[in-house]
Amino acid sequence: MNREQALAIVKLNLTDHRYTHTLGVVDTAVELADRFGANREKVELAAVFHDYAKFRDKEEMKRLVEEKLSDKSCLGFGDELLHAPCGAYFVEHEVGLTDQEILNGIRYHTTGRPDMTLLEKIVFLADYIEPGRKFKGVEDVRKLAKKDLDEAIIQVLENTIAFLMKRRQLVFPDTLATYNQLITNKRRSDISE
Ligand SMILES: Nc1ncnc2c1ncn2[C@@H]1O[C@H](COP(=O)(O)OP(=O)(O)O)[C@@H](O)[C@H]1O
Repeated sequence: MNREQALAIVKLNLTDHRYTHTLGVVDTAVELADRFGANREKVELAAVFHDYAKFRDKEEMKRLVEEKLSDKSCLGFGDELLHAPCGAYFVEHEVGLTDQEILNGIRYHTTGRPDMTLLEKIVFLADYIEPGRKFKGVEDVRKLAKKDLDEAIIQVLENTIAFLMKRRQLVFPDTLATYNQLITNKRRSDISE
């Protein structure tokens, strides 16, 4: 499947605003793929489909997680997390993409996870820094993304966790685990330098 075919499918499932966001994520993700040496075609498809399930019925998605997904950990952390794992499922079963690397890029784009692959990191970061994003701190992350992928992701995680905590919202445990892992790796590499 090429970019145009994928975009045509996605467009039918999104609002204009979300579709514009998606185009921003695709451009940003491809740029990051070239910068950090990831597979351009796979990154591009994961970016195109990352929000495929954004507007699906929440109750339908909860049922899907309960009945079909082996990982049920997103239940109980707010409805906003559902679209990522459910999106991966729908993209596999409705669109027919079976590449697990691409599906994992969709699955983990909101929360991150420890041991993210390069593709997963790129989609996660591109979702945060695409040109349509205006939130406080995004410019600092864009600068970090020019040179160090992990540093940029640590900053996204710090911002997101602080944002959620300020509002007394739940923080998905794997997001904290991702932060802890990247900080630990960074300390190790600082010591060995
Ligand atoms: N790691 C997380 N743990 C818990 N909730 C989260 C996490 N990340 C995001 N959320 C919740 O999901 C909402 C939407 O997140 P996201 O899909 O990244 O945003 P957007 O709709 O801007 O693409 C956030 O506003 C927040 O309420």
